[in-house]
Amino acid sequence: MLDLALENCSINQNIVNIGVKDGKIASISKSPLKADKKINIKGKIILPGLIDAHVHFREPGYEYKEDFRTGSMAAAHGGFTTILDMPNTKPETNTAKEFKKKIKIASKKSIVDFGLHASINKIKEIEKIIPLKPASFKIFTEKIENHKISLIFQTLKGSKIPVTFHCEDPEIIEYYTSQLKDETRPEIYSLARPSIAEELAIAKAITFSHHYNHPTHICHVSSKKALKLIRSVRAPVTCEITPHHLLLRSKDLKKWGTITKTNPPLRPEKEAINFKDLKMIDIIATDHAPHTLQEKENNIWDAPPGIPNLEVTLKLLLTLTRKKRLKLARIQKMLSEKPASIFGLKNKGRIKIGMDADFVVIDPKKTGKIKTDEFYSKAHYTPFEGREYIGEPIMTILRGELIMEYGEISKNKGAHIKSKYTKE
Ligand SMILES: NC(=O)N[C@@H](CC(=O)O)C(=O)O
Ligand SMILES: [Zn+2]
Ligand SMILES: [Zn+2]
Repeated sequence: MLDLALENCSINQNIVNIGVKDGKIASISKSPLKADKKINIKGKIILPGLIDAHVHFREPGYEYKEDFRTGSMAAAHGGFTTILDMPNTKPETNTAKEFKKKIKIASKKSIVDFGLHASINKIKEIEKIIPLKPASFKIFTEKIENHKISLIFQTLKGSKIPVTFHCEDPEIIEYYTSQLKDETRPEIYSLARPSIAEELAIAKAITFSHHYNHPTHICHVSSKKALKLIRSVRAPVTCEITPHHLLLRSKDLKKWGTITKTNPPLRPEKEAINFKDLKMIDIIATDHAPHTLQEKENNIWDAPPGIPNLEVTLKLLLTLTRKKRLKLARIQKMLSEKPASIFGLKNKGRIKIGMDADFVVIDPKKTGKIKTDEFYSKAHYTPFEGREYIGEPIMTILRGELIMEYGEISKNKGAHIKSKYTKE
């Protein structure tokens, strides 16, 4: 007997019933299924559970901003069933000891499945972290010398674990920031970290990827020129865009102030990435980067960069599908299929027999306005506040268990998802 049957699902223009057993997709059939629990999906949209390759749940060390419990509840609320957490915690996730500690914390507190990106301080730690199957090794180009990046790539030879980059050139940022230091208008932040700083750092990342022929992923690409640069070379490079770099512009810094401060910064319309450029981008990732409202309301130079997005991203994208700016199939590809393949999440990202029974059920007609008082995240602010949306995730199902239903979150237990990309 099946544990769960999702009935009347519209998958690739067919109406089918999806059978779930022991957390896996056991059958997809046109005939009725016998199951302990049945959910009728008629009139709704069902997608593979979304995967967010780029979140900051701030634990350990910055739990006052977010933690694995609140961050993962926000993920479930937004239709995400798997997240990949970033290593810029305190202490950083750059040793096998810290990596194991974070697995323990997340295994206790996360209600969605999780993978972890690692960062690197001592090169010799890489060999100890690889067996723990990290989603990637993360490099901030602002903080590391070139020779050290080459040692990281050399050490990763023979492994397919990607290197992910935050690409901004520190010398350019330092110069333009020094020229603008007396400015207080938030919108100058885009000038302090100009697109050329990102392009220059991307050129470096691509060179390493090409030279070592190693899979490399560029985080939060913010400008069209940066994107064209990535696509102009033959190298195993993938990239991501955030909802804010797709939908907001540097003028929103003027309107929303430091709430929209993020690295890399929002770009002016003439430099920014538009919907038609999405075909050049592999995935959408939220870069969910919560801070306290008090921290964010500081001046443009002292407010921390980062925007929380887990609970608004799917609503914003669904609304774009209604406005014919985006196809649902692209959402599925950029938020489920591709993140799973880039980061080696073996049983995730597709509705196919044998895969984890991870789904998001959407009511395409449900309308509303983005309201931060409904957020599970500790960060109750967003530059999308008040924006009207059409289409809302109403159920999130993780390995056959309902973890969100009409905005209510259940206390479920997420599992550590290990990358399949270890030694070849
Ligand atoms: N994106 C941001 O502006 N901030 C991120 C760090 C990062 O992803 O660069 C954060 O951790 O707050
Ligand atoms: Zn970053
Ligand atoms: Zn980030």
